[in-house]
Amino acid sequence: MSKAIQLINGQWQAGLGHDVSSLNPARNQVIWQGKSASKEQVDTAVKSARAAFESWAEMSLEARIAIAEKFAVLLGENKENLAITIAEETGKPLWETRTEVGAMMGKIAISVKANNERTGTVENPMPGAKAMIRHKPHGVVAIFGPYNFPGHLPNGHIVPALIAGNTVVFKPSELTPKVAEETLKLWLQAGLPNGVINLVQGEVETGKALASHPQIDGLFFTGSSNTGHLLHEQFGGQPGKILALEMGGNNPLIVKDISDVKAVVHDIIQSAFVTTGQRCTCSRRLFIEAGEQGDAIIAKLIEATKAIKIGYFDDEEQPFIGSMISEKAALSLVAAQQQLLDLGATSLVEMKHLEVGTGFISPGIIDVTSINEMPDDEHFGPLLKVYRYTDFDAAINEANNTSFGLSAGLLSDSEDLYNHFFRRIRAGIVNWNKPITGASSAAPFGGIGASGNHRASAFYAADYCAYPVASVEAPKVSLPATLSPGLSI
Ligand SMILES: NC(=O)C1=CN([C@@H]2O[C@H](COP(=O)(O)OP(=O)(O)OC[C@H]3O[C@@H](n4cnc5c(N)ncnc54)[C@H](O)[C@@H]3O)[C@@H](O)[C@H]2O)C=CC1
Ligand SMILES: O=C(O)CCC(=O)N[C@@H](CCC(=O)O)C(=O)O
Repeated sequence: MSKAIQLINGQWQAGLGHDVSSLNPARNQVIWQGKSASKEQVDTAVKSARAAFESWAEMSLEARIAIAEKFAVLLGENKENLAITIAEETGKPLWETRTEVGAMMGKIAISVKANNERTGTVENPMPGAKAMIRHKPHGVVAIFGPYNFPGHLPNGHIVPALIAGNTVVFKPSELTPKVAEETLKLWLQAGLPNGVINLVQGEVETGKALASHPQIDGLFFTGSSNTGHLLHEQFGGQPGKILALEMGGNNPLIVKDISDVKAVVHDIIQSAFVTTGQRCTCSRRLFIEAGEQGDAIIAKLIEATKAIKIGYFDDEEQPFIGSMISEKAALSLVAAQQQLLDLGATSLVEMKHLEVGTGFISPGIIDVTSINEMPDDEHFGPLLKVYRYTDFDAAINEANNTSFGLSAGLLSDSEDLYNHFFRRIRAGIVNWNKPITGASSAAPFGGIGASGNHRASAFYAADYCAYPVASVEAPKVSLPATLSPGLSI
């Protein structure tokens, strides 16, 4: 009997599709397996969410929040277990996955605040009536998550969606199913009624069955730009459905006129290599001025990059980074490095796949200044492309020369330069003298261009979880003091 890995209408059941499994990518060990959800099971999950919708939406906001708050308490009680599961399944070190569970816990209070501030109830008096603004949930929403933050990022859609009164069918990344299973067990323990959240596990075909289901009212997606574009095409001609896309980036970081080389190198490393480069906000392109100061920054960056500690998630002396999500991902990064070398780039620190059968890879830095036709690809791993520039405006133009627009940053002691940079750069997250990773849940989070579809998440997730309803309301029907011309009643 296959393991019960699908959650449909509050019941754990075995999948009726094909075999699926999850690997610990650092030790190449299977840590979870079962069978994917069949198309029929996806259909039943959507119908269960539909059946649960009315009573969930009609429950008071306070009652829904109480369940979310109980979930936050349970996350706290199970913090270490969940942090270990995330670390095992992704390869990320424990120091980081503990932070991820912390962010999941913090999401509840922030989502309650956002729900109130952005989609709350407003009453405006008017003669003989009142003008009301309220918000209603969409209905059944499909939620798709990526593997890099398998707890925090789906949670960033799930928590606001549930608080707003939607019911959910969640399709996690096929690379991180175990984290999803453990998280949903906590939601059930928190008292979520049957059918309010459903989990369908599987690969692309499970995703397609869910995304194309006629009875979903919306889809909230965090993942790659390619998949996001496919979903956008698929949703074409359905203006009645809400689609929120959080996608990748090809994020620039420019350095100019700084006094503290070590601090600059710290912020570059934190921007480019944290999570083994697997954050959508990671800096992929680094602009360093030609000349002595730039040379000194590059020299220190090379030295510090070579010294980065890489290791297992549970090493007693914690590494800065762990394995990538899979050997396949690591090999694709090495291939991308080779492609750039073939185009004429120069390696400054060679990125190397460290151990056959695992996702271990060392960070790489590559000077691409001499490449004329640069591919505008997101390299989702620890590969940093360096551009040496002579003119600041030309560097900003090149930074904007991408279809993406997620995050961007300037490291500079000059506020005037920052003001200039801020005006000209095109991105949804723009930082000054801080790493461009590590975005706050208390701010909007989203990008422009190929990075998103103008439905920012994090604090603004409330906006796509509910639709506004404007009402003019009076306690009884009354004749106006003055009738419109031409009327006699
Ligand atoms: N902007 C943001 O907030 C963030 C964006 N990302 C991006 O996510 C990517 C890494 O995550 P991945 O898991 O590789 O993304 P992915 O796009 O491969 O997968 C995301 C989800 O979509 C599903 N899926 C894939 N193809 C599908 C299809 N044709 N139809 C329906 N569902 C499908 C997957 O099974 C998974 O659940 C990177 O590009 C990264 O930049 C990651 C984190 C945050
Ligand atoms: O969604 C939120 O609450 C804030 C966004 C966030 O946590 N971003 C993180 C990770 C996103 C990623 O890069 O995958 C970050 O900016 O580092």
